[in-house]
Amino acid sequence: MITARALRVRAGDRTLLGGESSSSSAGVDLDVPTGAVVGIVGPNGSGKSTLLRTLIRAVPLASGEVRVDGEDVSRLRRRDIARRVAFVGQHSDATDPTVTVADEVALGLVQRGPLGRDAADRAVADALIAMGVGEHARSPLVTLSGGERQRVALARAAAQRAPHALLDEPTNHLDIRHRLDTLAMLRRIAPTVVVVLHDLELAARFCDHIVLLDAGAVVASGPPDSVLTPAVLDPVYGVRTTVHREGDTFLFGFDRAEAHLSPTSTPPFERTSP
Ligand SMILES: Nc1ncnc2c1ncn2[C@@H]1O[C@H](COP(=O)(O)OP(=O)(O)OP(=O)(O)O)[C@@H](O)[C@H]1O
Repeated sequence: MITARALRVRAGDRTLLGGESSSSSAGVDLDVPTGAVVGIVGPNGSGKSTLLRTLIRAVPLASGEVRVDGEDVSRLRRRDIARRVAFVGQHSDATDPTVTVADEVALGLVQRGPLGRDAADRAVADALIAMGVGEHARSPLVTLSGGERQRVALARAAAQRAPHALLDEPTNHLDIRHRLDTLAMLRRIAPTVVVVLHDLELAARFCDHIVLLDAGAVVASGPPDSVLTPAVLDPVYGVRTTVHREGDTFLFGFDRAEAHLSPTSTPPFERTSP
């Protein structure tokens, strides 16, 4: 279980998390129950990555507290945080041509303490196969495509066998089938998952609970059908949303709100410089 209370992050005189308005002055709260998949959604720059990174103390807090299974992360050593929480960020910075895919995934085993050679090899192979990149085990990581590298990063997190995983846009580089496969396998990465997603249909389908951020504040939090509604989404994204539901599947339609308000206005990206 992860709990965050009254989180506030600042950079200079700007509040990145915790909101500027008096209604959000208490900061950001987050509750991630054991066994849940919690999705964090919101527009670009709303603070999703910042929130995720505060949970592993990768971003300094101006105020507030994060606990993982009751332990205050500000009092844990880095190694102890990594034993409890696997983290997959947005960017892969692999540049060393001698590092193979298997080497990369084996880094996830470091947190687990000593394993015998056979057990370590099997753990790496299992994690790669689970993420659908088993055939690349001996390839240099730098030769893989963006989507393949993304799945290797998830395999490394799975190999870590931490009780919690934090995943920042894990479907970013993936084609639609791999998006579906990856999200269906979230619980094989860790029993409890916090995942940043832009795709609201996938968030609705795969998350038990959704947290919607806007300008560094939580504007809605709850089950998908209570958060992913036109009344909640439209003011946050500046669009007109339609939601059609078929069983567990949500289908969204979006239209730019301004287009309805001012049909003759030109979108900014179509304007030409004088
Ligand atoms: N170290 C920093 N110093 C100053 N500003 C920062 C810093 N890190 C993030 N920001 C700003 O904080 C805001 C939130 O950034 P963050 O990356 O959390 O947003 P996000 O919701 O994950 O965005 P995206 O959907 O584009 O990935 C952005 O405006 C960003 O420019």
